[in-house]
Formats: sequence, C-alpha cells, structure tokens
Amino acid sequence: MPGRVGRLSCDFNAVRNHHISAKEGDVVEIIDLDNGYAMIRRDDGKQGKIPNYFVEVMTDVSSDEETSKDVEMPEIMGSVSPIPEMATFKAVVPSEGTLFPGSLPYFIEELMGKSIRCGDTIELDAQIGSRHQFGMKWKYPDKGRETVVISAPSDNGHISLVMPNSTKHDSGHYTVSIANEFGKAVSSCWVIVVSQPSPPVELKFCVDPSKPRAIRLKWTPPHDKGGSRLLWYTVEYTKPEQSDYLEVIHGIKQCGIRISHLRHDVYTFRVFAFNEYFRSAPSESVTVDAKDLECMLEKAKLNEMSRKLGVQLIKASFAECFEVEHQIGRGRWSTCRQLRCKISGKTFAGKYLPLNDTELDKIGNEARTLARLRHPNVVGYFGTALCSEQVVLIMEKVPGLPILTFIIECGFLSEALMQKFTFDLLSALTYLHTKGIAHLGIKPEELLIETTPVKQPNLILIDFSSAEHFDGPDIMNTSHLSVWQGGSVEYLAPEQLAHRPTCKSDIWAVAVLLFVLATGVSPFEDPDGEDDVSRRRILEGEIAECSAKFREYKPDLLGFIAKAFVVEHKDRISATQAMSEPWISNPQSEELFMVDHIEDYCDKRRDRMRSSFLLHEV
Ligand SMILES: Nc1ncnc2c1ncn2[C@@H]1O[C@H](COP(=O)(O)OP(=O)(O)OP(=O)(O)O)[C@@H](O)[C@H]1O
Repeated sequence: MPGRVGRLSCDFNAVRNHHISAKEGDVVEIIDLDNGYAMIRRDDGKQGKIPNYFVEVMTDVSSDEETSKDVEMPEIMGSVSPIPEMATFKAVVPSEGTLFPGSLPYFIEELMGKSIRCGDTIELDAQIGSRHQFGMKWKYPDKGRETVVISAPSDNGHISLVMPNSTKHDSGHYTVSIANEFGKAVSSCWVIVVSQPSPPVELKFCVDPSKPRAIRLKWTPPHDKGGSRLLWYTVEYTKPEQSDYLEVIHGIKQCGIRISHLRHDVYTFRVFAFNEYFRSAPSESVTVDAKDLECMLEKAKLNEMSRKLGVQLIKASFAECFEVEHQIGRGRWSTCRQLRCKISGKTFAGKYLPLNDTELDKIGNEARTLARLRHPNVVGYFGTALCSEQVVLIMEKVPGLPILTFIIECGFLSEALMQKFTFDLLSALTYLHTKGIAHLGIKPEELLIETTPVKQPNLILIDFSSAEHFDGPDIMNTSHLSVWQGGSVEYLAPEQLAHRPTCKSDIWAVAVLLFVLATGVSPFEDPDGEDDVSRRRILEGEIAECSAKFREYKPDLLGFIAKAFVVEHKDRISATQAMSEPWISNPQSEELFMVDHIEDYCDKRRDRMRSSFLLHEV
C-alpha cells in the first residue's frame, strides 16, 4: 500500500456523512491527518474520515530499537502543533493503558490540584501512556525558579514534578503536555501555596438594639489572604483586670458578630484571621465601655430614626426637656398634647405620632414640610423628638379653637371677619404655593383661630400630614386620595378625586369653606349622604341650590367663589390672584349676623364624622 499506513485499533462505525467504517485490524492508507481526524483509504478504494485515535500508524515506528532511543521530537503531523524545547522519551504503554489503545498519547492519571503550606515541597504526579515516542513539557507559574526536579517517565508511565521550598510565587496553574506525532494530551491543575494572611482591618462596633446590652463587632477581611480561598476569624476579648485575651468565638466565616449581655465593664476586642495553615497577627483592637451602652443605644436609635424619617431629631432627651401636660386635640393619626419646656416654662404643642414603619414616610414628610415654613399664618415648628415608641412634632401651641368652634362660641360673624380669615388663609397658601408646597388637607379642623386679648383673631394653618412638594410640574400623581376627610370628599377638588392634586386644589377647599360659612350648606354634599352623588357633583362642579342664603352678602363674594369652583384646575384662580379679588381687597361689612346655619352644619358634620370615627377634640 503506497503512502503512510495504519492499522485500526478497534472497530469504527461511520455516524456522519464524511465518516467511513472500518474493522479492528484493517490496514488502511492514511491520506491526511487533520483536526483530530485521519483521512483514510480502505483496501476497496473507498475513502473517508475516522477519528485519528482509532488508527495506529505503522510507518516509521515499527522497530523497538528506534522507540527505545531518546530522539529528537519527530515532525508532528496534521493539526498538532510541535512543542518547542520538548524533551522526548521512548514509548510507554502501561498495562492499564490498554483501555485507550490508539496512537495518541494519553493520561491514565491526571494531575491533581492541591494547596500546600508555604515552604513545603510541591509534588505533582501523573501517569501517562503513549504507543509512540513522545515529547513532554511541564509549565509552572514561577518561570525563573531554579530548583525544579522533573522526573523522566517510569516504565509504567509515572511522571512527577518536585519543587522544594515553595513560595507564594509558586501558586498557580501547572500543566504537563505530552505529544507524539499523532497528537497531544494536556493535564493541568492549580496549586495554591498558602502563606500567613495579614490581620483583619477596620474593626468597629455599634450598639445593637435587638438584644439586651448588645453590640455588633464588624471588620473588613485582610488585604492579603495568604493565597488561600478559605478564611476564618477568631474574636478575642480582654478586660482591664484580665492578664490575657480570652476567646469569644472561634472559626466563624462572616466578618461580624453580635455580642449580647455585656456587663458594666470595659472590654477590648481583637480579631485574628486564619486560613488552613496560618493565623494572622491580631487586628487593631477596639475598646467598648459597656457602662455607656444605654446612652449609646439611645443615640443609635435616634440616628437610625433620623435616617429613616429624613429629619434631624432633637438630640437631647425628650423627657429631660419637656413636661407632658393635657391633651389639646386629637386627629386620625395623632394625639396633640401641651408640652411645657422644663427650662423656659414656655408651652408648646406636641403632636404624637405612633412609630409605625409604614407611616415613617408620611411623618418624615410632615416634619420636613413644617421645617421649611415660617409664616405668621402657618403653625411654627421647633423640631422633632423621639419619645419611647412615638415621634413628637414640637410646634408652637396655637391658643385658640378650630374655626367653626370659634365662630359658634362667638355666636355671630361678620362679612369682614370672614374676609379676614380668608385673607389669612390665602396669604398662608400663597406662601406655601410659591415654595411648591400644596397643603391638600384644608378643612375646618386644620384652621385654628388664635385669640389674644390684644390682637384681632388670627387664622393659623396646621396639619401638614397631607402636604405634597411640587418640585417639577404643578401636578402630582398619587396613588392615594391626598387627604382623607372622615370618609368624606367634602373639601376635595375634582383633580384630587382623580389622584392628581395640584396647588390649586387648596383654592377649591377655600371656596368650600367660604360657601359653608356663608350658607351653612356643604356645596357638593348630597343631602342623603350618598358619597357617589357628592363625587359626581364635585367632578361636574354642580353646586347645591341655596342662593337665598347668599342675599345678605356682597356679590363680590359670589364672584370669588365662582372663580374658585372651576372644575378644570388650570382655569381656576390661584392663591396670588385670589388675594387681589375685590371681595378680598375691598373692606367688607362689619355688621354682625347670627350663625345658626353654621351650628346646624357643624351638628350634621359631627354626626357624619362620628360615623366615620374622625372626631377632632378641643
Ligand atoms: N399647634 C397646635 N396648637 C394647638 N392645637 C393643635 C396644634 N396642632 C394640632 N392641634 C390640635 O390637634 C388636632 C389634631 O391635629 P392634626 O390635625 O395635626 O392631627 P392629624 O392626626 O394629622 O389629623 P387628621 O386626622 O386631620 O389628619 C387639631 O385639630 C387641633 O385641634
């Protein structure tokens, strides 16, 4: 047979188009070797491909004499690239190698990765086989290393590499390649040379409120893990009267622990890192004076709550600063109490809001809004404090009554007084709106009339729990009704019902209030109390029929109300425009009139609120 000749080492059945089947022992012509395949021609002249390890080459390798010599690496055929500087060895066919009887070199035992202690000897071994003379080359990470003992393959195919006095530079990828003229086999593994890790860093502690007298110790892993992937920590402590450190915990993987039930002592902690062979030097120590734990906990709670609320809380202890006196009001969310400053004796209003995680945003929003405001018709704000499980908004105490209670207690009203209250409210709103803040909760309970013996009654706007900040456009999408008014929509503008409140929504509420003061009738309320009907009326701007009650007032009032009750908020009058309305800017009649109609309205409203459990108390 011309050309290179090979013999099939076992049967091969063609499974693809370009394959050709052949039987064990068939002698075939090898036309080409390419990409792991041998192109062969059978005796019958048919040709096709066969994986080259099925073909045992018979040319050039027939004599035992030749294979037993150390020869230069022969030319390598096909896709197998020659390996330069490769030492060559005679063929080795270990008895176990019969499982893989082709012409390619092969590994009976591959290299195995390991981790060893720095300084120890690295020993790697494998077992190989090759029916033909072959070359062998080792590769290791430290190319400049002087002492490397590489043994020639034993008769049974055992090969080994020995490196004494390992250093961290010997960590890495080790490869041994063997190649003969038919192909190449490679085995590789990782060797990790483990050295001493550096100590953990940034050891810190903080108080932990979840357990009694507890702290949390935290640290950062060492910069150098000593080449190991494994790392554990041991925490130790000492006290002034102790001569040495004692173990708190050993062998933890995480970079932090909680230590609870600390005594009233001074503790010093340190941490060690260790890997499978070495322990690091100790970390820098941290000292905890556990006598101050309660105080530290208070501060920690305060900081945590400040962060959650987005408000700087008053640092001083609430109980040390204030005497808590009688209740001055109650809302749906809160109780309002009179507070007396223990130092100055001054009184304040403290709005107590329970600390409920879902309400934190709302509470924070109210405090932040109040903190931005300073206006004679807006309640003054002094700060927010934490008092046991409640947040307390500390405000100016308004000495007075909600507007309707005030009017009923007076027993009379004048158009001039109505105008004064409206003016006060509009100047507060103009101020808010120019700051991009909408109150969105205007209703009689939030309008306190401050009465002092010397001054005219003054209207003060309170309760910013529904306020929204309009940083961009004057419309906001909210998933909730921006205010809940005892289950009623009485003071809500059409766009609030559509969950798109604007600053102009406040002007609608002002007009509802004026309408009530003038007529004793709620402008959109269904007399039968049907909420759906009231909503429809608001959306359509359909005002209740009660014109007779308006006869006593100037038509300017009606004109003003009409400009505020515009369903489309863009066309509604703004707070600034309202300030220059004739009814606001011209003097109004001082003539007093009875307020039975307002009393009736209050009775009805109280009944309605009672049934929906919103009852403001004064
Ligand atoms: N600064 C203050 N001075 C005097 N009284 C006040 C003050 N703040 C609140 N009040 C009283 O406490 C009541 C409840 O306060 P506020 O309306 O702020 O609570 P709320 O829980 O937010 O009410 P709402 O149910 O309307 O949301 C008020 O109606 C008022 O009577």
